[in-house]
Amino acid sequence: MNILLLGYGKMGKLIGELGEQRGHQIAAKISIDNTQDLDSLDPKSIDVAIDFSQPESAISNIKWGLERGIPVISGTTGWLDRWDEIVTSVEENDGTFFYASNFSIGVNVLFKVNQYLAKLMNEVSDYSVTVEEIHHTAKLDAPSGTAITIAEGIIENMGNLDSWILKGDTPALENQLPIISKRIDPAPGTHIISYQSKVDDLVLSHTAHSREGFVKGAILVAEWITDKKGVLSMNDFLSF
Ligand SMILES: NC(=O)C1=CN([C@@H]2O[C@H](COP(=O)(O)OP(=O)(O)OC[C@H]3O[C@@H](n4cnc5c(N)ncnc54)[C@H](OP(=O)(O)O)[C@@H]3O)[C@@H](O)[C@H]2O)C=CC1
Ligand SMILES: O=C(O)C1=N[C@H](C(=O)O)C[C@H](O)C1
Repeated sequence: MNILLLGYGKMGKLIGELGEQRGHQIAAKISIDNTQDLDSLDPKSIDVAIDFSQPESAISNIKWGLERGIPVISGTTGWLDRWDEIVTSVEENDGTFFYASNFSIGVNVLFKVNQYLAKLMNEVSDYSVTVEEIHHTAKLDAPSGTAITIAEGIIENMGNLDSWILKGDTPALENQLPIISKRIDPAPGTHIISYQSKVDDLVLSHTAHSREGFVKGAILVAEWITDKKGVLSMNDFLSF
């Protein structure tokens, strides 16, 4: 496969390395310094574009691919307030778009267990719930995209919560789920869901030991997606 890397930072570089190890070619490596190189590419020669860039650049990267008939996979976080624009672009271009806030298989299992646990905890009283995420200090967005997905999985299953709040100076209201964001090097990504009562704590967590799980997940999705259409997610890929 011929892969276009939109974003060539920590993730883009590792995806390029693993992609080549698996016999794929890298059509181009686009970072903030060489976005103009996109103009010289022949879209027909690109099988898939993988976007791990930055919140401000993800939208234009994704649209660039969709408008040229290239399937686009994005793992960039922090831009989902503009999700509808991308869905419209997929529809207008009869395109293919895959998004995951986290490409690690382990985290996607955690997402499912998190939803089930929230459903059970909704039936019992006296527990308060918090989500904590720990990442390296170069991370631009907070809370992490993964923490937001976890929070949404809790909120949709717990009757007493209707939104999340990034824990800071403003205390959480009763209907708000607090998310604690910590930035500590070199943490590749830790997510902790804690239910606490006076008598006990119930904790669910996932710790990435490196970026390998995210990278492998993104490459496997790239190999899977070429004959698919529409807006797709890890639920489609894993058949969950
Ligand atoms: N879904 C998942 O599983 C995961 C998601 N992520 C997310 O992926 C994103 C990237 O993470 P990471 O690689 O660690 O970040 P980095 O900061 O290491 O890399 C981001 C890259 O994007 C480039 N970039 C900036 N603007 C543009 C643009 N207009 N077009 C193309 N590229 C651009 C930067 O270029 P330059 O180097 O020139 O500044 C840089 O190379 C983040 O949003 C992060 O949260 C990360 C890990 C896993
Ligand atoms: O920026 C990162 O590094 C990561 N970002 C994703 C997120 O925001 O959830 C996924 C992973 O945790 C690493």
